[in-house]
Amino acid sequence: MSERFDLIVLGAGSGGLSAAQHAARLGARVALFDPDALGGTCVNRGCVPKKAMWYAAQIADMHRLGAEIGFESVPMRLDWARFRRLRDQYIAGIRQRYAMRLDMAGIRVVPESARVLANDTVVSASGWQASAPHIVVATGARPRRLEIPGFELGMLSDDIFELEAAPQHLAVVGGGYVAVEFACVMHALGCKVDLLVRDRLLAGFDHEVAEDLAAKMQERGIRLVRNVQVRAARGKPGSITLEAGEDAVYGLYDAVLWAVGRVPNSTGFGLQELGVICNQDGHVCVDAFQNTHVSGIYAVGDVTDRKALTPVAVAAGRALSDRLIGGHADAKFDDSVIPSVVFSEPPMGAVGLTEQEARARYGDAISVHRGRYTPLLMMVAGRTEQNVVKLVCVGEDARVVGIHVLGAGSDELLQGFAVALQKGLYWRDLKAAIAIHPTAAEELLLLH
Ligand SMILES: Cc1cc2nc3c(=O)[nH]c(=O)nc-3n(C[C@H](O)[C@H](O)[C@H](O)COP(=O)(O)OP(=O)(O)OC[C@H]3O[C@@H](n4cnc5c(N)ncnc54)[C@H](O)[C@@H]3O)c2cc1C
Ligand SMILES: NC(=O)c1ccc[n+]([C@@H]2O[C@H](COP(=O)([O-])OP(=O)(O)OC[C@H]3O[C@@H](n4cnc5c(N)ncnc54)[C@H](O)[C@@H]3O)[C@@H](O)[C@H]2O)c1
Repeated sequence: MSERFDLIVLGAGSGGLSAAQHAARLGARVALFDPDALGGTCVNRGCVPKKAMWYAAQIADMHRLGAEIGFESVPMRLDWARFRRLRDQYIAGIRQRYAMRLDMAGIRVVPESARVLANDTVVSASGWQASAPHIVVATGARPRRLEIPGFELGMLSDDIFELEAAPQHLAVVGGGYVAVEFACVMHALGCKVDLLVRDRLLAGFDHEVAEDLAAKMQERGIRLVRNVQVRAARGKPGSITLEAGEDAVYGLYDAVLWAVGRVPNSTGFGLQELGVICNQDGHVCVDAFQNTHVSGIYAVGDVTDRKALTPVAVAAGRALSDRLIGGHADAKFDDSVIPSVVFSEPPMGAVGLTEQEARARYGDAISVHRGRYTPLLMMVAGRTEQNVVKLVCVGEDARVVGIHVLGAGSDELLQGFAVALQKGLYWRDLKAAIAIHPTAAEELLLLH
């Protein structure tokens, strides 16, 4: 016998929580399965602890700048254990609030993994069965492991949050979001960092702006090594070398972070047996409405091939519940404009098309407007470091199709511009707007 619900959700991360809570708000009886901590990757092993570390890194950097503009200070050392305790307390609080809200919403939380038996039935690890007309798969992704000797000597992004102290010399392998963010954060917190990149750094971003970020990271002291295919790690924990190519050896490192992408959690719990189709990377294939190939089974978040970002998972979960429970037959979320920020040092943000994408799509009809400026505080400190703003426009009337920003403040300033771009923004609108002075954001209004 199985207990009946209106909606069953596998995974209590960003996407699963969003689908479950919205469905409950709309009156559905919901069962939510997850063997791990509420909040999934973002809260426990992703955005939240990472952002806390990024703030610590910002403070360390500001402290160095403070000394340059006249603050009398002694070198400031982070009490890593205290910081970690405060960060983890904050995260425990988020989990507690989630538990309370789920309870108040009447959602049945089952702290076990689930296996899908049929398109309306799941069973928990301990054998409890639940059924519903709709099953939402929101099982996320995990860090990719490489089949190379000595891989186990290094850490994955999940492990970096468990560090008891900053390593002295860290190698980061990879060139995506996770690699760049941790290379910058750990460097600002006092580690010597080598970043070993196989392909292009931040390949999905505007090439010119990503190269500017690469230059800034190197100016700050991160050693960036390109075209490296690591084929083995040797040594023992705390004393590791990396072998690459024919005969190159890098190290000695006391820690290595593998940041070589993520793998969707789509196998081992019954999906393939029912006919759910995945692409060659293992992502569950869904249409614009999050339908899989099997009726009654849907997928949202990192387990699909949509952009692996928390707000995307949240928007997909909410739209799906609007459709399945709220009765809005055509509810889907608009993924045409997705802003994102790399929490590097300095941060880099983008919304819309890169110059390369716009050129491929619109050819010579595009125009590019870029500006470089030294922020006021840097000028006062006598630094020459420049921030970058870049607009990619299309057509005679210069409709803005891409905005790219690099420099302090980029993380916060982009959101409003992203809304404007989504609604339809022209370069003339920016030129006609009254700036807020002196800010980093005004630089986007002052481009010639
Ligand atoms: C280091 C790092 C930093 C990041 N920083 C950012 C950021 O700054 N901004 C941003 O937007 N995004 C960021 N992301 C990406 C973001 O965390 C993910 O896009 C988001 O968490 C995806 O949510 P999800 O619900 O799809 O999956 P997850 O949050 O991964 O949740 C999936 C859940 O499913 C559970 N599960 C798995 N299998 C089963 C099963 N069979 N039965 C039941 N439950 C199961 C898992 O235990 C897990 O809790 C970051 C990611 C990482 C790794
Ligand atoms: N600030 C944010 O919003 C944020 C932060 C972290 C992660 N994320 C999300 O999580 C996703 C995953 O991030 P990620 O950095 O793990 O993946 P990614 O896909 O961004 O980057 C993976 C990197 O690993 C490299 N790589 C892959 N296989 C390799 C190999 N065998 N050897 C050497 N290098 C290899 C790739 O060339 C790439 O540079 C991101 O795409 C992003 O959507 C977002």
